[in-house]
Amino acid sequence: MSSSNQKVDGASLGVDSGRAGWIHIENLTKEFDTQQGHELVFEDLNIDIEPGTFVTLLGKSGSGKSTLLNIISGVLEPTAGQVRFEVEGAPGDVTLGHVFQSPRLLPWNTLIQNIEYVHENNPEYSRELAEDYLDLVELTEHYDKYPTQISGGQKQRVGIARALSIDPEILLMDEPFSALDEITAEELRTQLMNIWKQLNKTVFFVTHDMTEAIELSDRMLMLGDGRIYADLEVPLDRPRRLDSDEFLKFRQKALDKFHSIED
Ligand SMILES: Nc1ncnc2c1ncn2[C@@H]1O[C@H](COP(=O)(O)OP(=O)(O)OP(=O)(O)O)[C@@H](O)[C@H]1O
Repeated sequence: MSSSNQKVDGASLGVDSGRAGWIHIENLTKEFDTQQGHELVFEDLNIDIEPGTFVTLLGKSGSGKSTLLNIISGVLEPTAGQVRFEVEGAPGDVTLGHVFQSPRLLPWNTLIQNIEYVHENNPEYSRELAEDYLDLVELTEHYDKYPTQISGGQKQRVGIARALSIDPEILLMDEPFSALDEITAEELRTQLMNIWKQLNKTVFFVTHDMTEAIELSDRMLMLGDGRIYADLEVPLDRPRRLDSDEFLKFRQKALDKFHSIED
């Protein structure tokens, strides 16, 4: 897979508004009621995420990353506080795109049909628009294949294309590359960076992989002990070389921070 894409850029994607969204997390608290009583996951989180930024959320297992993502996406209700969105540049409702760990493609549909499926209530949606998004993730040769005929990395690219095809101002990504082998995951990270540079999107990306977080993000949030205990800007130019001195030095600093709270 090459890392550049000449055929489609943000400006030529017919449905792409070029707008990004704010995420305002305000006084957010979540507790679950369990048989053992109330379990507090986090308390009074306050985070503002600027339009067009790439933010990663890190935390140890059980720290509440999925819970926070699920509240942002509206799947879970908070116990207190709220998440507000704002669209940059023009008023209107925000659209959220989701990329999951597993792309959840419909096996009886071709790749094009998997994109068209999410637009079935829009009579103006055309095959050409769906093709644009498969072109964006470099699946031009594979429009009419079925999910069983493509690799795991290609399936996840369809998942990304499908999420982008609804023209979201905010893209929520839940460990999207963690089930892939490292070489494929690295290809997809490079491709995601290229797409993110072409399209103006706010990305909120959950990962447990520090190297991935530093490679991709502008800002890293670390969740643990019921709070955001670290909020680090990544001070590295892009593209980032994982073996550069600056990268390795910053990684060590971030790892020290990551391990600075008790389990
Ligand atoms: N529906 C639920 N009912 C009760 N407790 C829950 C529920 N969902 C999550 N929890 C608890 O909330 C805490 C945070 O879970 P969450 O899945 O958000 O963590 P995580 O950081 O995403 O973990 P991982 O990295 O392992 O996926 C855990 O202690 C978990 O047991």
